[in-house]
Amino acid sequence: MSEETILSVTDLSLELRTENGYVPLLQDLSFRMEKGKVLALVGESGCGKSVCSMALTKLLPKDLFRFTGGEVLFESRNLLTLASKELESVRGRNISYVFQEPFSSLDPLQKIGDQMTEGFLIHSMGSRKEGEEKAEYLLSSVGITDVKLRMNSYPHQLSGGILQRVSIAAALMCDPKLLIADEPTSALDVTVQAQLVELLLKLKDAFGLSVLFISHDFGLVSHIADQICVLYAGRVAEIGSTDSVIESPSHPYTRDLLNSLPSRFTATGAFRTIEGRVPPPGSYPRGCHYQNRCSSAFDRCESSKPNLLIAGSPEHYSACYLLSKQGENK
Ligand SMILES: Nc1ncnc2c1ncn2[C@@H]1O[C@H](COP(=O)(O)OP(=O)(O)OP(=O)(O)O)[C@@H](O)[C@H]1O
Repeated sequence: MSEETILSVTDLSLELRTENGYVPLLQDLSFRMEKGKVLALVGESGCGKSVCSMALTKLLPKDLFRFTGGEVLFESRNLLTLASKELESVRGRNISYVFQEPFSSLDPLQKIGDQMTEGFLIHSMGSRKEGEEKAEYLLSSVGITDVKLRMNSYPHQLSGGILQRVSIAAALMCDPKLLIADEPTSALDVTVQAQLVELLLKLKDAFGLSVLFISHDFGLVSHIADQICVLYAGRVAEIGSTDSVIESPSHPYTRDLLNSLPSRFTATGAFRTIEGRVPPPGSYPRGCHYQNRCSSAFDRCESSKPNLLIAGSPEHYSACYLLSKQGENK
């Protein structure tokens, strides 16, 4: 693991318990995150983005999910095999989360100030007074005014946009190195979304954070991510630098996602949606998971799953047999 790498995920595989037994959900996911950079996990709803993000620190319910392989190296320790005490000290302290719904991560019965200092005290980061001072500092860093008043407020007294700022401030209380933001702006209106994205970028630089940003919105991530990892039905379809993936998408799924962006409406104004739906776990096809929706699929796509192959520029990979077919035709 190089010094510049903060998180390295290799062949992460996970199954979901269903009425018919365990079925694959994540299959052989591999990606690497650089310190101080933003990696975006992109894909339609149901592709496995949230499950992947929660799997990284084993936040998933044990009675529903089981790991079947792979490793998650964070600062050279495999989080999947850490003792639960050690893992708890990583979670919330070194790696923290911001979720889509601020209401779901904040306790409705506890004042904001108390919630913010709780994790700080649990992780023995300092005294209560120091925790309160830090909470006030972070609340003002995320652009909240009347900080003392907000510290004494309950979540229901604040708007969605303010609450998401509070969640971000709370996530920074223990000086995390990695922030996992799961669709942090999608429950908010467009103006507030833009402000929060700007804020996240500022905080990333100010606090030296690495950010795993989860989104189904290619347009949004193209502004903020250094790297993009496109997931499709539990597998990595394509991964590479943002410029490379957006300017030279190699996987048909990435191309279809990009073509369905409103900014790429056709001249007639038609909206090019992708036909069909993401297959749920238990219904993944035997070969490439995208074959049923892919206009370029051929025989081989039905029989086996393509692995990631180099797609042009360095560090740009795509899991599509078209790449090897093109190679053969050269
Ligand atoms: N607790 C659960 N019980 C049953 N199925 C689940 C559970 N959590 C996730 N799944 C299934 O796993 C698949 C991946 O879900 P996940 O939430 O990770 O997708 P996602 O890409 O994050 O989608 P979204 O953008 O809608 O959040 C989906 O088919 C989902 O229905």
